[in-house]
Amino acid sequence: MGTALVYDEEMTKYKLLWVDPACKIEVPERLTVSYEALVKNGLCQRCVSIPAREATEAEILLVHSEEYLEGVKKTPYMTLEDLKEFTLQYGDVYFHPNIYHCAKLAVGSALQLCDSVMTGKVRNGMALVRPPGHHSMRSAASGFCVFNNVAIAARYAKQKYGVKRVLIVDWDVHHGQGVQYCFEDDPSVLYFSWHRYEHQKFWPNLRESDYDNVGKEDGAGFNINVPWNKVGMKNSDYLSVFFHLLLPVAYEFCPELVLVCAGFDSAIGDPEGEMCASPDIFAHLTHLLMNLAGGKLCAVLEGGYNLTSLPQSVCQTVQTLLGDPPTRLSDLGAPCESALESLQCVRSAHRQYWSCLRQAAGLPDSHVSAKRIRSAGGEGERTEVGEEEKSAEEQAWPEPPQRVSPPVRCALVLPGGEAPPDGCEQISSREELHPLMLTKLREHFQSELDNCSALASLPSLMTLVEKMEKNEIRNGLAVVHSVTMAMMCVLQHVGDAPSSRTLVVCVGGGSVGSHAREDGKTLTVQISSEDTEKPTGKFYVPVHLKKGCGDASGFMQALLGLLLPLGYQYNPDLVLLVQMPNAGVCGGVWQQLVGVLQGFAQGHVLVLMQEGEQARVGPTASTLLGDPAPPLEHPLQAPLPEDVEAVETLRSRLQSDWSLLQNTGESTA
Ligand SMILES: CC(O)(O)NCCCCN
Ligand SMILES: [Zn+2]
Repeated sequence: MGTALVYDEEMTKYKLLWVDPACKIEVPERLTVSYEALVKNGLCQRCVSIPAREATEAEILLVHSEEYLEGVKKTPYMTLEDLKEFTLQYGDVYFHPNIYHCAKLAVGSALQLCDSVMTGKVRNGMALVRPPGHHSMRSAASGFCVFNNVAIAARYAKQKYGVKRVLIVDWDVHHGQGVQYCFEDDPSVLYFSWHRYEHQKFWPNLRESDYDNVGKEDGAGFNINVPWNKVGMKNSDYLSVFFHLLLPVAYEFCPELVLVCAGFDSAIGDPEGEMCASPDIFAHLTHLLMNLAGGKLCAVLEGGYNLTSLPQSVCQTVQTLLGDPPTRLSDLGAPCESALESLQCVRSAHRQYWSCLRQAAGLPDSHVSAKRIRSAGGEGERTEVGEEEKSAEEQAWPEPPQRVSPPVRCALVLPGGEAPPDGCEQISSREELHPLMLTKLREHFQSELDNCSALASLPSLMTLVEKMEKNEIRNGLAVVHSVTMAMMCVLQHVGDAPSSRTLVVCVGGGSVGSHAREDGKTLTVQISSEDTEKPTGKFYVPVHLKKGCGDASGFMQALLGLLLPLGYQYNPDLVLLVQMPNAGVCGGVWQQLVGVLQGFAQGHVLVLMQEGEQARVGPTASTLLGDPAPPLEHPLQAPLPEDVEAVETLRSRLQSDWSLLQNTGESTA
């Protein structure tokens, strides 16, 4: 299934007709440069083009009041003076004779996108619209927004398709208060927003945008606000919030549809956000959401005012929706202190609502107020004297790297005679194993080697690895006689390259061999029910789950809160995913793992399975081919206290080496 693109140039045909410094950044070129970039990069042509349409009045009334709609309906006939007068009643927004038409098209575009995804015409998609929507309220325009495109889409999906749970992720740098007000008492819509806040000093300066606004009545827990109290947030700040807050809660919520308020003013260079995240971060944010809701994801444009980073960010998002491998993010450092404090505040505010946050450390009140007093200008934090801070527009950043898809997406090595699933290539080579390799194997596997079939698939496996290294193949799956022998072969081969880094994920117990050396060429994370005696080193992380890999919530907690941060910070060239014999991992979680791991190493994931696991070849291959993993069962049970304890113990032991594991401020570390 494909990716939809909804765009109509009619939505470029309104603009600011008078002087208003707050609104001058919201220009028609935002849409044209974004669309042209999609065309230039050959992405538009790969999408399924879906026409925009005007929303009906009934659809607009799903969120807005009649009196508000009646007022907006009059604007096409207003004189310039009337338009100015009408605009004065709202904040940081402007009207134009054609904006009502464009606002109906913006809502209609979001609904067309919704229809295409919900009817299965496409898997996911993006709507490039203006005016944006997330600030507009039931009876008020605000922040360049006239109708709340995404809020209407959520109500529409529930009404027309009976969707029971909708997740709205708002990565725009402003708080979508309009969305919050719409759903704050509604447990069927989980609204997540991060936003520049600076302790209420940043627009829209609302007390209710802070982290303690968790929703009301039945909706308590279903509104998540992450305030950024400083500018300059970077990729690791954004990813930390995904790993330690949004993703665990999103998996527990188990949405049937994901809507994204895709504002790109949270990217570097934007005059509104003044953040420092690179445009390709959106490739990863999109990827990390794509295995939720069976892949049903609708991204609707909100803000984004730098005409260079906006189109780059739009292309990064659409390219991931199309299934292209994300870029590799380098130098991911520790999240900054301010981000950690916000993250900890939000997690503790929500710990009573979400079992995945049960271990969230509470924040001693004294800590917050003391810190707040200090940053509010007590002794203050000395700012660097010297070079003037660069303005957002003066920021420079590298063009996102090309994201090439290898000619073959997935190749398999299967025991003799088996046919590969549709879409996969099969590799079988008759070459002999390299003598040095044989010697090495003899040292470790004397007994198995007597059985000649033990070596059968290894030459083909080495061919597969070589083709991945040459980027002829993106990912692969090998069914072998002995996974530990195969693992040693692969690591021996790739280990010869000088600066290779392989992330080894072992699912299930058993010895992972001596390769788990501390030279940094491999980082091994083993998830099993065994309380292994092997000591935890920086490059060997045994995760012990009491109920083993069959426990979905324990496994997901380890995947999202430990494996993802470790993997992103390690930034491997290859991911080796090994299903150990008798791992007992449940199918749904296994496919989530296979799906999520493709965000690393430009998608170079090699899966090893032992003969006898043939049943899992099909589902694994489909996920390697880019099909979204099926949703986990809802509700996800609470993780066992012992497993929570085990993960937290690992975190506290490893976070000095792997700072992306941090999720609390330094005062309580
Ligand atoms: C859509 C949006 O969130 O980017 N609008 C921002 C309005 C800023 C007004 N000062
Ligand atoms: Zn914004």
